[in-house]
Amino acid sequence: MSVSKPIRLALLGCGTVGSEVVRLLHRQAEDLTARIGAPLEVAGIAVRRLGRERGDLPIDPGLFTTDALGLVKRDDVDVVIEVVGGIEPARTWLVEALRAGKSVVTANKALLAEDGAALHDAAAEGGADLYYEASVAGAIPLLRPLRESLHGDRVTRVTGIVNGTTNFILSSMDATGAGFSEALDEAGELGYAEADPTADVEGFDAAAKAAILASLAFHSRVTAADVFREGMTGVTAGDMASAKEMGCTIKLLCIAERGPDESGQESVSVRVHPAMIPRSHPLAGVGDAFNAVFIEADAAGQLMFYGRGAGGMPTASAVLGDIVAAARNRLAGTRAPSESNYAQLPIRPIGAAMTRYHISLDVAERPGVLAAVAGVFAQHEVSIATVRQSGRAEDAKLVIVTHGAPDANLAATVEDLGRLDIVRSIASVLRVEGGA
Ligand SMILES: NC(=O)c1ccc[n+]([C@@H]2O[C@H](COP(=O)([O-])OP(=O)(O)OC[C@H]3O[C@@H](n4cnc5c(N)ncnc54)[C@H](O)[C@@H]3O)[C@@H](O)[C@H]2O)c1
Ligand SMILES: N[C@@H](CCO)C(=O)O
Ligand code: NA
Repeated sequence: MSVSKPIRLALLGCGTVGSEVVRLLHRQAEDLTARIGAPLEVAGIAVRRLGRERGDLPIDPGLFTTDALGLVKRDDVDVVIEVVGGIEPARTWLVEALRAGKSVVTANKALLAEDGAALHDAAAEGGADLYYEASVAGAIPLLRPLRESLHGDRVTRVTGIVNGTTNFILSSMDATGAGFSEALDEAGELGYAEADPTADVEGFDAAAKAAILASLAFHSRVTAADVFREGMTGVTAGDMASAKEMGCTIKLLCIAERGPDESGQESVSVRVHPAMIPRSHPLAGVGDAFNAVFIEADAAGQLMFYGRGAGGMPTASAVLGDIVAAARNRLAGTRAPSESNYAQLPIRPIGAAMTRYHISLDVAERPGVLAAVAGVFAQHEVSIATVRQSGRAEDAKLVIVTHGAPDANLAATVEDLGRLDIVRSIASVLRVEGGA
């Protein structure tokens, strides 16, 4: 076997993911050399603070530096791996690297969703590789299939669970009735949560991933700002109990679809929100911090991707795969496929998305209540699928599940229901997916 000179790596960040990248590089060194045809060599590791105890890492401590930009600019660096996160200074480092023709591997979904254009443009300018498999659904090979394998097909819908932390919390709430904050603390300890877990529970992380998936699936630039986002902090134990009564559970879903809008114009709708799904739905069985993504395409039909979407080691697996790809390309003098954004489809607002609602109302129990409530649905052209009444007098409750309707009509229905004097309170409103 002939082995070329080493491919030199700059690692930016040595936290949950970064430290596992170091361990994997060490553990797999021989196999990686054989697979690539050249050894991988760490040129430096940028950290926020020197002197932190990192004795357990199999790496020369002299490689640590606090000067990330200086490391990126070094002539002896071929591949820059960014596992710090956030918009700045990560964007400055990566644009600098790409413009200089260095390959970039990043797990930074926040940056890709906020300003992926800056990175893709810099990659095109520098003729450099930009890989980001770890940014969506951790270890699951998902972006490469979208970026390469499915390029001969027409993808119409991507649906999935793409945030491990919130899936861990919702699965715990469903299985054991665990409290929200208790489950969130555990997700943090297991290395699933973002540095600021608000990004997870408020749906920002899933929305960033939805934007990346939609961009790749529909050959259009979709940013985080284009994604309708609703987090899961409002999901209560009562909602979960209500879902269980109906043979359902609640998941935080990401849904990206393409299709004609009201005027027939092909457009894209991307949303992230909690939804009730039947227990028979394949996504209902996705527990713990696992992720799962369905892709529907004209010729391929339905594809499902499942695996560990969060955690240091699974994420490092995706980072390593990208490093190998970038290193091979450098040796072969070639590049990965660049961004494909020719379609430039307009974004359809949430109001135009067809959704279904599960609405739970506390009502006064007297004659005419059902007729008054049904009247509001009819007024907004929303068809009711099922109605259940429980309790009596002060405890009377109506649970209504609708058929599909434009989300704007459903939202207006809820608003008008709140104005009825026989409705004492709207106990919960959840979207429903998958035929519940
Ligand atoms: N943890 C996961 O499961 C997971 C999965 C997929 C993607 N990601 C993404 O990977 C990236 C890293 O996530 P993480 O979980 O390892 O986070 P982390 O907070 O554990 O690690 C980030 C590290 O970057 C360091 N850092 C901050 N500013 C720096 C600077 N200026 N220079 C050098 N180092 C600096 C921090 O000290 C920290 O050690 C993020 O973009 C995250 O969204 C994480
Ligand atoms: N915080 C993210 C990490 C993986 O991207 C999650 O929980 O899914
Ligand atoms: Na992935």
